[in-house]
Amino acid sequence: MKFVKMEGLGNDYLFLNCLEGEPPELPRLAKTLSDRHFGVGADGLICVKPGQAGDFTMEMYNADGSRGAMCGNGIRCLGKFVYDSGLTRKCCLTIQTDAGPRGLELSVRNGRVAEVTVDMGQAQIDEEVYCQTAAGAFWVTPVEVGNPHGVVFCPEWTEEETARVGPLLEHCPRLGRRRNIEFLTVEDREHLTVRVWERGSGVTLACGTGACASFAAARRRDLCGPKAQVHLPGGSLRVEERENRLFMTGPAHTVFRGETDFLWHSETEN
Ligand SMILES: N[C@H](CCC[C@H](N)C(=O)O)C(=O)O
Repeated sequence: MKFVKMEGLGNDYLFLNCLEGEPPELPRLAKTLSDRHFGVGADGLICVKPGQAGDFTMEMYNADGSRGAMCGNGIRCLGKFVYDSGLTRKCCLTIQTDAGPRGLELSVRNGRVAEVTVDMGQAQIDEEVYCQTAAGAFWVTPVEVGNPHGVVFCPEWTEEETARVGPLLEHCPRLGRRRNIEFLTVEDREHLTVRVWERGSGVTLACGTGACASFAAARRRDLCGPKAQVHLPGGSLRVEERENRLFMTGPAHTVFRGETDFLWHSETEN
């Protein structure tokens, strides 16, 4: 089975061309191949399928095999995947996701996609929730950008704290459902710094939907302007609000093309 390893700001995914069929047990395949020791290693798996209501369909799985409704870094990589592999020559695409259609604008340089702008739609922001955890109490702003997020405003935040507090807030019953958790430091009106604990993948170097959720939460408090750079450990994204819709722009890279003759181990082996 052929795959393409791609990444957006170090948030890395395995891409399968499923335009003419798909392997069985995708959740289990995602979990197995995402493992960084026993598999290829990735934050998850993305299947490119034919578009019913759009040019293509994105079916995304986190590293634990759970389904993700939308993936900001992943959809930018999908735009690059389909253009660079000649599956389309269009630079404006509509991609069907579990969260609905998303518009992509591809920036092409030397015949390859260098950068992608995604119409992320409108963010839904709810009232802050007070979450008490074993690591302390936090005010969390629930934000929906096609998938669920919880944004925590903090003066500064470390990777260690992300790994310690993120899973506790992910499962905080007061947040209603498992959420991706962002720890947001507002540097100024044009610069946000974000660390992410991703539902289903853990600490990642970047999260496109999380960057947009953080931007939306900062906008709601008028802590940033209509355009901002969101700085994540893996790099920066540009997020802009136009007519109440969010637009995210950032890079996408192809790391390598591979093939796996992965056969299911018998249940007795693991
Ligand atoms: N873990 C997320 C999906 C991936 C989101 C992230 N990688 C992005 O770039 O938006 C979820 O289960 O909702």
